[in-house]
Amino acid sequence: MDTALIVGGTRFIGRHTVRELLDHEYEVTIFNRGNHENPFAGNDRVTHVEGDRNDETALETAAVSVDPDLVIDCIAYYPEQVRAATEVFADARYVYVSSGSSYGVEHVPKREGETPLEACTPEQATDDSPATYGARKAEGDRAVFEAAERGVEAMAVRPCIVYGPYDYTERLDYWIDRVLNHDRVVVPGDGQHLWHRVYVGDVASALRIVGESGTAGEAYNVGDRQLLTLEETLETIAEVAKTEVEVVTAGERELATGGLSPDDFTLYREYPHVMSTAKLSDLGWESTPIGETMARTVAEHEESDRDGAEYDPGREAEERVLGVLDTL
Ligand SMILES: NC(=O)C1=CN([C@@H]2O[C@H](COP(=O)(O)OP(=O)(O)OC[C@H]3O[C@@H](n4cnc5c(N)ncnc54)[C@H](OP(=O)(O)O)[C@@H]3O)[C@@H](O)[C@H]2O)C=CC1
Ligand SMILES: C[C@H]1O[C@H](OP(=O)(O)OP(=O)(O)OC[C@H]2O[C@@H](n3cnc4c(=O)[nH]c(N)nc43)[C@H](O)[C@@H]2O)[C@@H](O)[C@@H](O)C1=O
Repeated sequence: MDTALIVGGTRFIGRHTVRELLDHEYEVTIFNRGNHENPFAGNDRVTHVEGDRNDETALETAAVSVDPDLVIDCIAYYPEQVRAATEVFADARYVYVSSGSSYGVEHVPKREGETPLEACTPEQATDDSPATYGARKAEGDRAVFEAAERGVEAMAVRPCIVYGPYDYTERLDYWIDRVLNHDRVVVPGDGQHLWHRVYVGDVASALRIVGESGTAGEAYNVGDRQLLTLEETLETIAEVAKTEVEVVTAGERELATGGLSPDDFTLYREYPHVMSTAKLSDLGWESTPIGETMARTVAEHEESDRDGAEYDPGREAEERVLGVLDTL
């Protein structure tokens, strides 16, 4: 049986990746600080090693004691972390969880090896603000490419917006909550905007497949095969929840009547963000049908206490907009 070590593993992407690896007969070790509940406590095929990934000695101790065949690094936000991990785990196959944010140019679609990545200055590489997130993730990609040149079997996977059970970002939860609790829901713009998303289970399978058969020094995008516009997203949520929703689109001027702007809404992006997944598909990866992923996501949302309230632009403001639109 192969052994896999996951840096992270208890929250969302890592949690689903542990499940994916267990389903494919791996012996799994999760390496984290122990600040979050371990959903695999009691599972004798999952070992927990406590440590901070910024403590290189702790990472080295884990590398020696586990001697993993495969390492999946879920929690690298700084290029230095990727450099350290590719040295410590130089004998393993190593997969870095990168991001679609690595891309620095708005091509449609964004393609690996073709669409330019964000640049990253030394100052940005150690900056801790969200503004440099994409630059830091891109520099992590370059650390993977450099490690591969030294002979390390290192790869990167770039997910777009990830959704599904246990999504602590709660972005899709906001829209699910709106559809489940209101008959009429305001969507910014004309409802046709595209921001590529990916089901978390398909990110997990991508990480395993790239770990098993990806080429060292390569990056692989991962995204749902079928993209939904924001309007279609709400309609699909309603369909799987067996309810009805009236999607009311509101442009900038209409939103302004409620003191709102399009950017007040989560998962709205004016320019399309689409990633090609052809390279990953060539490795045999497949995307789960959207009806199934949304049904699983909505079912788990209903069991959870997540409501995406932090993204709520205010129902009162939304109702003012609906009122104004009714008079037109
Ligand atoms: N959500 C999205 O839409 C997207 C996410 N990504 C990437 O996905 C990754 C996040 O995945 P996520 O779902 O959080 O993964 P996990 O499910 O692995 O959860 C995060 C894990 O990391 C552990 N952790 C956090 N800090 C440290 C540390 N310093 N040392 C050791 N362990 C640590 C946490 O446990 P503990 O706190 O106990 O240590 C937890 O187990 C990031 O790399 C992000 O860039 C990329 C594109 C899209
Ligand atoms: C525009 C852009 O948008 C998307 O990019 P993404 O990767 O999903 O970015 P995100 O904001 O979702 O970050 C992912 C997680 O990561 C945490 N997070 C970030 N920065 C640090 C950070 O520095 N430290 C910690 N601890 N957490 C952080 C952050 O809180 C969140 O939980 C893709 O569509 C993508 O394709 C795209 O193009």
